[in-house]
Amino acid sequence: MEASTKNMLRDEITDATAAAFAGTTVIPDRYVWSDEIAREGAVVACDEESCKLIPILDMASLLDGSQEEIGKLGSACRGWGFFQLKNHCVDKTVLERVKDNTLEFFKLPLEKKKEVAIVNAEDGFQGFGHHFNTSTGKLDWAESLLLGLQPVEHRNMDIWPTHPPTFREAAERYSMEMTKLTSLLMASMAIDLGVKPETLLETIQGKLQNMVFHHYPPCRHDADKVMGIPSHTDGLCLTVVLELDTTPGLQVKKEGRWFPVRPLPGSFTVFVGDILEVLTNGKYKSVEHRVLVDAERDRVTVATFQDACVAGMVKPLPELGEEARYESIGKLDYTHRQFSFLSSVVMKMYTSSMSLGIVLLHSTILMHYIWTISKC
Ligand SMILES: O=C(O)CCC(=O)C(=O)O
Ligand SMILES: [Fe+2]
Repeated sequence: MEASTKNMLRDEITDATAAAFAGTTVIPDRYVWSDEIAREGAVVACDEESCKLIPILDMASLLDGSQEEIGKLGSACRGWGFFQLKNHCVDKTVLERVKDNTLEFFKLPLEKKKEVAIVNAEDGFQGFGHHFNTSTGKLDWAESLLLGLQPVEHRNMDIWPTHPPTFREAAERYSMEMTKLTSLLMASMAIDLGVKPETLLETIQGKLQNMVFHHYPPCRHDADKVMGIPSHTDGLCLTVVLELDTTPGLQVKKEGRWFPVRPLPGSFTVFVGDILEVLTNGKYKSVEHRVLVDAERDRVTVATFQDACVAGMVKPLPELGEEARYESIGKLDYTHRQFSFLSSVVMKMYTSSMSLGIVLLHSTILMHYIWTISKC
Protein backbone atom coordinates (compact mmCIF):
# COMPACT_ATOMS: atom_id res chain seq x y z
CA MET A 1 0.00 0.00 0.00
CA GLU A 2 1.59 3.29 -0.99
CA ALA A 3 0.29 5.62 1.69
CA SER A 4 -1.68 5.42 4.87
CA THR A 5 -5.32 6.43 4.88
CA LYS A 6 -4.33 9.16 7.30
CA ASN A 7 -2.03 10.62 4.69
CA MET A 8 -4.78 10.48 2.16
CA LEU A 9 -7.06 12.47 4.41
CA ARG A 10 -4.32 14.88 5.31
CA ASP A 11 -3.91 15.34 1.62
CA GLU A 12 -0.16 14.91 1.73
CA ILE A 13 2.01 13.71 -1.12
CA THR A 14 4.25 10.87 0.02
CA ASP A 15 7.48 9.49 -1.44
CA ALA A 16 5.42 6.52 -2.62
CA THR A 17 2.96 8.82 -4.40
CA ALA A 18 5.87 10.59 -6.08
CA ALA A 19 7.26 7.19 -7.16
CA ALA A 20 3.89 6.24 -8.66
CA PHE A 21 3.79 9.56 -10.53
CA ALA A 22 7.33 8.96 -11.76
CA GLY A 23 6.21 5.60 -13.16
CA THR A 24 8.69 3.59 -11.11
CA THR A 25 5.99 1.53 -9.32
CA VAL A 26 2.67 0.01 -10.32
CA ILE A 27 -0.31 2.35 -10.02
CA PRO A 28 -1.71 2.04 -6.50
CA ASP A 29 -5.38 0.99 -6.33
CA ARG A 30 -6.62 4.25 -4.91
CA TYR A 31 -5.77 5.99 -8.20
CA VAL A 32 -7.42 3.42 -10.38
CA TRP A 33 -10.88 4.18 -11.73
CA SER A 34 -12.33 1.10 -13.35
CA ASP A 35 -15.25 1.80 -15.66
CA GLU A 36 -16.36 4.97 -13.83
CA ILE A 37 -14.64 7.20 -16.40
CA ALA A 38 -16.56 5.65 -19.28
CA ARG A 39 -19.81 5.66 -17.28
CA GLU A 40 -19.60 9.45 -16.89
CA GLY A 41 -20.70 9.74 -20.54
CA ALA A 42 -19.47 9.45 -24.11
CA VAL A 43 -16.59 11.58 -25.35
CA VAL A 44 -17.08 13.53 -28.56
CA ALA A 45 -14.23 12.85 -31.00
CA CYS A 46 -11.98 15.87 -31.16
CA ASP A 47 -12.27 16.24 -34.93
CA GLU A 48 -12.43 19.61 -36.63
CA GLU A 49 -16.24 19.92 -36.52
CA SER A 50 -16.74 19.22 -32.82
CA CYS A 51 -13.77 21.37 -31.83
CA LYS A 52 -15.21 24.23 -33.87
CA LEU A 53 -18.23 24.22 -31.54
CA ILE A 54 -16.12 25.21 -28.52
CA PRO A 55 -16.76 28.91 -27.87
CA ILE A 56 -13.73 31.18 -28.30
CA LEU A 57 -14.12 34.78 -27.20
CA ASP A 58 -12.00 37.75 -28.18
CA MET A 59 -11.23 39.98 -25.21
CA ALA A 60 -10.18 42.94 -27.37
CA SER A 61 -13.60 42.93 -29.07
CA LEU A 62 -15.34 42.67 -25.70
CA LEU A 63 -13.37 45.70 -24.49
CA ASP A 64 -14.33 47.56 -27.66
CA GLY A 65 -17.93 46.93 -26.67
CA SER A 66 -18.68 44.85 -29.77
CA GLN A 67 -22.35 43.84 -29.52
CA GLU A 68 -21.60 40.74 -31.54
CA GLU A 69 -18.89 39.63 -29.11
CA ILE A 70 -21.07 40.40 -26.06
CA GLY A 71 -23.73 38.24 -27.69
CA LYS A 72 -21.20 35.43 -28.15
CA LEU A 73 -20.17 35.79 -24.50
CA GLY A 74 -23.82 35.53 -23.44
CA SER A 75 -24.46 32.44 -25.50
CA ALA A 76 -21.24 30.77 -24.32
CA CYS A 77 -22.21 31.34 -20.67
CA ARG A 78 -25.82 30.26 -21.25
CA GLY A 79 -25.19 27.29 -23.53
CA TRP A 80 -21.84 25.98 -22.32
CA GLY A 81 -21.01 27.68 -19.02
CA PHE A 82 -17.50 27.96 -20.36
CA PHE A 83 -15.32 29.56 -23.05
CA GLN A 84 -11.74 30.06 -24.18
CA LEU A 85 -10.53 33.65 -24.14
CA LYS A 86 -7.99 34.92 -26.64
CA ASN A 87 -6.50 38.39 -27.19
CA HIS A 88 -6.68 39.07 -23.48
CA CYS A 89 -5.10 42.08 -21.85
CA VAL A 90 -3.01 40.30 -19.21
CA ASP A 91 0.56 41.58 -18.98
CA LYS A 92 2.82 39.15 -20.86
CA THR A 93 5.75 39.54 -18.44
CA VAL A 94 3.50 38.72 -15.49
CA LEU A 95 2.28 35.64 -17.35
CA GLU A 96 5.80 34.48 -18.18
CA ARG A 97 6.87 34.93 -14.56
CA VAL A 98 3.97 32.96 -13.11
CA LYS A 99 4.55 30.23 -15.69
CA ASP A 100 8.29 29.96 -14.99
CA ASN A 101 7.84 29.98 -11.22
CA THR A 102 5.06 27.39 -11.30
CA LEU A 103 7.12 25.04 -13.46
CA GLU A 104 10.16 25.54 -11.24
CA PHE A 105 8.12 24.87 -8.12
CA PHE A 106 6.82 21.54 -9.42
CA LYS A 107 10.33 20.51 -10.50
CA LEU A 108 11.62 20.85 -6.93
CA PRO A 109 12.36 17.68 -4.98
CA LEU A 110 9.40 16.49 -2.91
CA GLU A 111 10.99 17.49 0.44
CA LYS A 112 11.21 21.09 -0.77
CA LYS A 113 7.62 21.14 -1.97
CA LYS A 114 6.54 19.65 1.35
CA GLU A 115 7.90 22.70 3.15
CA VAL A 116 4.57 24.27 2.17
CA ALA A 117 2.48 21.11 2.64
CA ILE A 118 -1.13 21.33 3.65
CA VAL A 119 -1.64 21.72 7.40
CA ASN A 120 -5.08 20.24 7.60
CA ALA A 121 -6.44 21.09 11.01
CA GLU A 122 -4.82 24.48 11.04
CA ASP A 123 -5.55 25.77 7.61
CA GLY A 124 -8.25 23.93 5.75
CA PHE A 125 -7.16 22.93 2.30
CA GLN A 126 -4.45 25.48 1.67
CA GLY A 127 -0.92 24.35 0.82
CA PHE A 128 0.80 21.74 -1.31
CA GLY A 129 -0.93 18.40 -1.40
CA HIS A 130 -3.08 15.92 -2.96
CA HIS A 131 -6.70 16.12 -3.99
CA PHE A 132 -8.96 13.25 -3.14
CA ASN A 133 -12.39 12.47 -4.44
CA THR A 134 -14.86 12.40 -1.61
CA SER A 135 -17.51 10.41 -3.41
CA THR A 136 -15.20 7.49 -4.22
CA GLY A 137 -12.22 7.85 -1.93
CA LYS A 138 -10.08 7.91 -5.08
CA LEU A 139 -7.05 10.14 -5.34
CA ASP A 140 -6.45 12.51 -8.20
CA TRP A 141 -3.46 11.85 -10.42
CA ALA A 142 -2.14 15.31 -9.66
CA GLU A 143 -0.19 17.37 -7.20
CA SER A 144 -1.37 20.87 -6.47
CA LEU A 145 -0.70 23.97 -4.43
CA LEU A 146 -3.75 25.86 -3.17
CA LEU A 147 -3.27 29.43 -1.96
CA GLY A 148 -5.65 32.14 -0.83
CA LEU A 149 -4.55 35.30 -2.66
CA GLN A 150 -7.23 37.86 -1.85
CA PRO A 151 -8.17 39.52 0.37
CA VAL A 152 -4.65 40.00 1.63
CA GLU A 153 -5.61 39.09 5.22
CA HIS A 154 -6.76 35.68 3.92
CA ARG A 155 -3.17 34.81 3.01
CA ASN A 156 -1.27 32.28 5.03
CA MET A 157 2.33 33.17 4.24
CA ASP A 158 3.58 30.00 6.01
CA ILE A 159 2.45 28.00 3.03
CA TRP A 160 3.52 30.42 0.30
CA PRO A 161 6.62 28.88 -1.34
CA THR A 162 9.97 30.58 -0.88
CA HIS A 163 11.44 28.29 -3.58
CA PRO A 164 11.83 29.46 -6.23
CA PRO A 165 12.60 32.79 -4.53
CA THR A 166 10.56 34.78 -7.05
CA PHE A 167 7.42 32.63 -6.65
CA ARG A 168 5.62 34.89 -4.16
CA GLU A 169 6.08 38.06 -6.17
CA ALA A 170 5.03 36.28 -9.37
CA ALA A 171 1.85 34.93 -7.72
CA GLU A 172 1.00 38.30 -6.23
CA ARG A 173 1.36 40.16 -9.53
CA TYR A 174 -0.59 37.48 -11.35
CA SER A 175 -3.33 37.76 -8.73
CA MET A 176 -3.71 41.47 -9.47
CA GLU A 177 -3.93 40.75 -13.20
CA MET A 178 -6.58 38.12 -12.50
CA THR A 179 -8.60 40.58 -10.42
CA LYS A 180 -8.55 42.99 -13.37
CA LEU A 181 -9.44 40.32 -15.91
CA THR A 182 -12.26 38.92 -13.78
CA SER A 183 -13.70 42.42 -13.33
CA LEU A 184 -13.58 43.13 -17.06
CA LEU A 185 -15.32 39.87 -17.83
CA MET A 186 -17.99 40.48 -15.20
CA ALA A 187 -18.57 43.97 -16.65
CA SER A 188 -19.11 42.49 -20.13
CA MET A 189 -21.43 39.86 -18.66
CA ALA A 190 -23.44 42.65 -17.01
CA ILE A 191 -24.01 44.20 -20.45
CA ASP A 192 -25.22 40.87 -21.77
CA LEU A 193 -27.53 40.47 -18.76
CA GLY A 194 -28.91 43.98 -19.14
CA VAL A 195 -27.77 45.21 -15.72
CA LYS A 196 -25.33 47.99 -14.80
CA PRO A 197 -21.68 46.78 -14.70
CA GLU A 198 -21.40 47.96 -11.05
CA THR A 199 -24.14 45.53 -10.13
CA LEU A 200 -21.98 42.52 -10.95
CA LEU A 201 -18.69 44.18 -9.99
CA GLU A 202 -19.96 44.86 -6.47
CA THR A 203 -20.60 41.14 -5.98
CA ILE A 204 -16.88 40.31 -6.37
CA GLN A 205 -15.24 43.37 -4.83
CA GLY A 206 -13.10 42.46 -1.82
CA LYS A 207 -14.19 38.83 -1.98
CA LEU A 208 -12.00 35.74 -1.90
CA GLN A 209 -9.66 34.88 -4.72
CA ASN A 210 -8.05 31.45 -4.44
CA MET A 211 -5.46 29.98 -6.75
CA VAL A 212 -4.64 26.34 -7.44
CA PHE A 213 -1.41 25.46 -9.20
CA HIS A 214 -1.97 22.02 -10.72
CA HIS A 215 0.55 19.52 -12.04
CA TYR A 216 -0.85 16.41 -13.74
CA PRO A 217 2.09 14.04 -14.31
CA PRO A 218 1.89 11.70 -17.30
CA CYS A 219 0.74 8.17 -16.53
CA ARG A 220 2.84 5.90 -18.72
CA HIS A 221 1.41 2.64 -17.41
CA ASP A 222 -2.29 3.27 -17.96
CA ALA A 223 -3.43 6.86 -18.47
CA ASP A 224 -7.01 5.72 -19.17
CA LYS A 225 -7.39 4.37 -15.65
CA VAL A 226 -6.47 7.48 -13.66
CA MET A 227 -8.13 10.85 -13.36
CA GLY A 228 -6.47 14.28 -13.09
CA ILE A 229 -9.65 15.77 -11.60
CA PRO A 230 -12.97 13.92 -11.74
CA SER A 231 -16.17 15.55 -12.96
CA HIS A 232 -17.19 18.62 -10.96
CA THR A 233 -18.56 22.14 -11.23
CA ASP A 234 -16.65 25.00 -9.63
CA GLY A 235 -18.30 26.17 -6.41
CA LEU A 236 -17.43 29.87 -6.51
CA CYS A 237 -18.37 32.54 -9.08
CA LEU A 238 -15.87 32.54 -11.93
CA THR A 239 -12.77 30.44 -12.69
CA VAL A 240 -9.95 31.49 -15.01
CA VAL A 241 -7.50 28.74 -15.99
CA LEU A 242 -4.06 29.38 -17.47
CA GLU A 243 -2.60 26.40 -19.32
CA LEU A 244 1.19 26.29 -19.27
CA ASP A 245 1.54 23.78 -22.11
CA THR A 246 -0.45 22.26 -24.93
CA THR A 247 -1.09 18.90 -23.27
CA PRO A 248 -4.74 17.93 -23.76
CA GLY A 249 -6.87 16.60 -20.90
CA LEU A 250 -9.59 19.12 -20.06
CA GLN A 251 -13.12 18.08 -21.02
CA VAL A 252 -16.42 19.92 -20.54
CA LYS A 253 -19.85 18.31 -20.47
CA LYS A 254 -22.65 19.50 -22.69
CA GLU A 255 -25.94 17.69 -23.15
CA GLY A 256 -24.55 14.54 -21.58
CA ARG A 257 -21.43 14.34 -23.76
CA TRP A 258 -17.84 15.24 -23.00
CA PHE A 259 -16.13 17.73 -25.30
CA PRO A 260 -12.31 17.69 -25.22
CA VAL A 261 -11.01 21.24 -25.01
CA ARG A 262 -7.94 21.71 -27.16
CA PRO A 263 -5.45 24.02 -25.45
CA LEU A 264 -5.27 27.30 -27.31
CA PRO A 265 -1.80 28.85 -26.77
CA GLY A 266 -1.96 32.38 -25.39
CA SER A 267 -5.56 32.03 -24.20
CA PHE A 268 -7.38 31.42 -20.91
CA THR A 269 -10.17 28.97 -20.20
CA VAL A 270 -13.06 30.47 -18.23
CA PHE A 271 -15.72 28.55 -16.29
CA VAL A 272 -19.05 29.82 -14.95
CA GLY A 273 -19.18 28.72 -11.30
CA ASP A 274 -22.19 27.76 -9.17
CA ILE A 275 -22.54 31.22 -7.60
CA LEU A 276 -22.62 32.98 -10.97
CA GLU A 277 -25.41 30.61 -11.99
CA VAL A 278 -27.41 31.76 -8.95
CA LEU A 279 -26.58 35.47 -9.41
CA THR A 280 -27.86 35.30 -12.98
CA ASN A 281 -31.03 33.45 -11.87
CA GLY A 282 -29.98 30.43 -13.93
CA LYS A 283 -29.36 32.32 -17.17
CA TYR A 284 -25.72 31.25 -17.03
CA LYS A 285 -24.97 27.63 -16.17
CA SER A 286 -22.07 26.33 -14.15
CA VAL A 287 -20.38 23.69 -16.25
CA GLU A 288 -19.36 20.16 -15.39
CA HIS A 289 -15.74 19.55 -16.32
CA ARG A 290 -12.92 17.10 -15.63
CA VAL A 291 -9.25 16.57 -16.41
CA LEU A 292 -7.94 13.33 -17.94
CA VAL A 293 -4.27 12.40 -17.88
CA ASP A 294 -1.87 12.08 -20.80
CA ALA A 295 0.33 9.00 -21.25
CA GLU A 296 3.42 10.96 -22.23
CA ARG A 297 3.18 14.60 -21.31
CA ASP A 298 2.91 16.61 -18.12
CA ARG A 299 0.09 19.11 -17.87
CA VAL A 300 0.47 22.21 -15.69
CA THR A 301 -2.23 24.81 -15.09
CA VAL A 302 -3.00 27.70 -12.76
CA ALA A 303 -6.69 28.04 -11.85
CA THR A 304 -7.93 31.27 -10.26
CA PHE A 305 -11.26 31.14 -8.41
CA GLN A 306 -13.22 34.33 -7.73
CA ASP A 307 -15.88 34.32 -5.04
CA ALA A 308 -18.98 36.55 -4.99
CA CYS A 309 -22.10 37.37 -3.03
CA VAL A 310 -24.74 40.10 -2.83
CA ALA A 311 -24.46 41.86 0.54
CA GLY A 312 -23.56 38.59 2.27
CA MET A 313 -26.21 36.58 0.42
CA VAL A 314 -26.09 34.16 -2.47
CA LYS A 315 -29.16 35.05 -4.47
CA PRO A 316 -30.25 36.14 -7.93
CA LEU A 317 -29.45 39.78 -8.67
CA PRO A 318 -32.54 41.84 -7.77
CA GLU A 319 -31.62 44.16 -10.68
CA LEU A 320 -32.64 41.43 -13.12
CA GLY A 321 -36.21 42.29 -12.10
CA GLU A 322 -37.29 38.66 -12.31
CA GLU A 323 -38.98 36.21 -10.04
CA ALA A 324 -36.09 34.45 -8.27
CA ARG A 325 -35.59 30.83 -9.32
CA TYR A 326 -33.11 30.26 -6.51
CA GLU A 327 -33.74 30.91 -2.86
CA SER A 328 -31.85 33.67 -1.16
CA ILE A 329 -29.38 32.17 1.28
CA GLY A 330 -26.63 33.53 3.55
CA LYS A 331 -23.14 32.93 2.15
CA LEU A 332 -22.12 30.73 5.07
CA ASP A 333 -25.27 28.59 4.81
CA TYR A 334 -24.81 28.33 1.06
CA THR A 335 -21.28 27.02 1.51
CA HIS A 336 -22.43 24.61 4.23
CA ARG A 337 -25.11 23.34 1.91
CA GLN A 338 -22.67 22.94 -0.97
CA PHE A 339 -20.58 20.76 1.25
CA SER A 340 -23.38 18.96 3.06
CA PHE A 341 -23.40 16.22 0.44
CA LEU A 342 -19.81 15.61 1.42
CA SER A 343 -20.89 14.80 4.97
CA SER A 344 -23.20 12.09 3.71
CA VAL A 345 -20.44 10.82 1.46
CA VAL A 346 -18.11 10.79 4.43
CA MET A 347 -20.64 8.69 6.35
CA LYS A 348 -20.90 6.31 3.39
CA MET A 349 -17.13 6.01 3.30
CA TYR A 350 -17.18 5.44 7.04
CA THR A 351 -19.67 2.62 6.84
CA SER A 352 -17.84 1.04 3.94
CA SER A 353 -14.19 1.22 4.86
CA MET A 354 -12.97 3.78 7.30
CA SER A 355 -12.67 4.28 11.02
CA LEU A 356 -14.74 6.81 12.91
CA GLY A 357 -11.60 8.73 13.87
CA ILE A 358 -10.81 9.23 10.20
CA VAL A 359 -14.36 10.37 9.48
CA LEU A 360 -14.14 12.92 12.26
CA LEU A 361 -10.78 14.13 10.99
CA HIS A 362 -12.21 14.41 7.50
CA SER A 363 -15.24 16.34 8.76
CA THR A 364 -12.97 18.71 10.68
CA ILE A 365 -11.01 19.43 7.52
CA LEU A 366 -14.21 20.05 5.58
CA MET A 367 -15.69 22.29 8.24
CA HIS A 368 -12.49 24.29 8.39
CA TYR A 369 -12.49 24.55 4.61
CA ILE A 370 -16.09 25.76 4.66
CA TRP A 371 -15.14 28.36 7.23
CA THR A 372 -12.09 29.45 5.26
CA ILE A 373 -13.83 29.87 1.94
CA SER A 374 -16.96 31.43 3.44
CA LYS A 375 -15.38 34.64 4.65
CA CYS A 376 -17.27 36.65 2.07
O1 LIG B 1 -6.48 22.17 -14.67
C1 LIG B 1 -7.50 22.39 -15.33
O2 LIG B 1 -7.52 22.47 -16.56
C2 LIG B 1 -8.83 22.56 -14.64
C3 LIG B 1 -8.71 22.71 -13.16
C4 LIG B 1 -10.05 22.68 -12.48
O3 LIG B 1 -11.04 22.35 -13.04
C5 LIG B 1 -10.15 23.09 -11.07
O4 LIG B 1 -9.12 23.34 -10.42
O5 LIG B 1 -11.29 23.17 -10.57
FE1 LIG C 1 -12.79 23.07 -11.96
